[in-house]
Amino acid sequence: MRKIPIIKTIVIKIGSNIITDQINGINQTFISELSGTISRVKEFAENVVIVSSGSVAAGFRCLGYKSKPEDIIDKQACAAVGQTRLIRLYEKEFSKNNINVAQILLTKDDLSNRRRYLNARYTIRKLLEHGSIPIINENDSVVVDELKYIESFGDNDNLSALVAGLISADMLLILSDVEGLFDKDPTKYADAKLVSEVKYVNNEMLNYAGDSVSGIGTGGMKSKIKAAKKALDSGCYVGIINGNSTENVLKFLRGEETGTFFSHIEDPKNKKKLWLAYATIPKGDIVVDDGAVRAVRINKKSLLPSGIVDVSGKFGIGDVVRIVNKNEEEIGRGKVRYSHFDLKKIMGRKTSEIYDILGYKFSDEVIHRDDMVLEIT
Ligand SMILES: Nc1ncnc2c1ncn2[C@@H]1O[C@H](COP(=O)(O)OP(=O)(O)O)[C@@H](O)[C@H]1O
Ligand SMILES: N[C@@H](CCC(=O)OP(=O)(O)O)C(=O)O
Repeated sequence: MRKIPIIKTIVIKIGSNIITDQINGINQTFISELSGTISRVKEFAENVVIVSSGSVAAGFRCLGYKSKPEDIIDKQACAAVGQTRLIRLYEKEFSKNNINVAQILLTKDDLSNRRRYLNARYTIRKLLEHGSIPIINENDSVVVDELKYIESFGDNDNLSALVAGLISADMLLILSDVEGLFDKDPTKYADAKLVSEVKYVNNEMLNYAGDSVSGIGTGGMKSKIKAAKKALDSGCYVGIINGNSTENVLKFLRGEETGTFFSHIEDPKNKKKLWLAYATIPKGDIVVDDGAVRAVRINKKSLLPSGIVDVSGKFGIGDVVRIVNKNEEEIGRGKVRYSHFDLKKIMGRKTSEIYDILGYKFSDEVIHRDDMVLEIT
């Protein structure tokens, strides 16, 4: 038996593979069983939030596609059709157990704006106070993917980790179509073994975790591990279990051996820094020299204009930008105190020169230490 901590708030992520079937698009039996299980999860956790995938997988057949389409615009049309069907079934099946459901559709842009991020938190909390279960998905139909700064969550594993951080959940339980994390991709290696417990997420794990192969799911195991790391950083435990039997949720929460348990949480980072690291969409890049990399990384200093060698993108005061080294590797990000326009004039110069060049000086720092986060995964 495992020792599962006491939980107040749990986020349960449902993957496309388990919520859809080959015939009807949506697996109604699964949602019905999930409804029964969720009513019993309330014995373990006061608050339950669901992050549900499946809008694209549930919608593509309705629009006449033979398989999940590749192009973003096709997927968006499928999501618009699939999401309504999905939520209709959630409502129907959950009402049988007297559970109110509430739909929340989010974009990365919503969470990238600090005020909207906080507003999303308040709305979810209010719903929980009323005993409702928020069912969250990405607002797929309106998301724009840009070439450089990706504006979508990428996959719902990532979204579920952000939601866990947003509402300070204690447990993120990811329901997929595999038993948990294997030491090799189980679709390729027959001798792959289930990993029962993970203490520390490391890069080696990303090597043995593969992508999704089903043609239905999106992130695969790689994105689940990255999501686990983000949730653990937010002080939230993580489990990955096979959700084909929803009974596994209860087994996991009772401490029975099922799936993979990520058992070691980090001291939660400052909440604002977590938001900076994981939820924001940077508006541009500040390229810095090796001395500035050392100053911010090792000496824990703020970023000053003298170490900046280039600036790209268009941003204003208070926008979030990436700090990159000369090889364009991101070393951190933060809220900038000068616009791209003014920064181009003062880059490479001493702080004592700022006033003479710009005719004003907001501060010596381009990004203050308090508004900066490093080691982004
Ligand atoms: N090391 C691994 N352990 C477990 N599953 C893996 C691993 N590497 C790749 N996978 C694949 O990841 C899939 C689950 O991810 P995905 O298809 O995105 O499902 P979901 O819809 O549940 O998010 C599994 O079905 C499996 O094929
Ligand atoms: N927002 C998308 C989710 C895509 C996604 O991440 O799927 P999955 O890997 O099955 O969790 C949808 O509802 O289809």
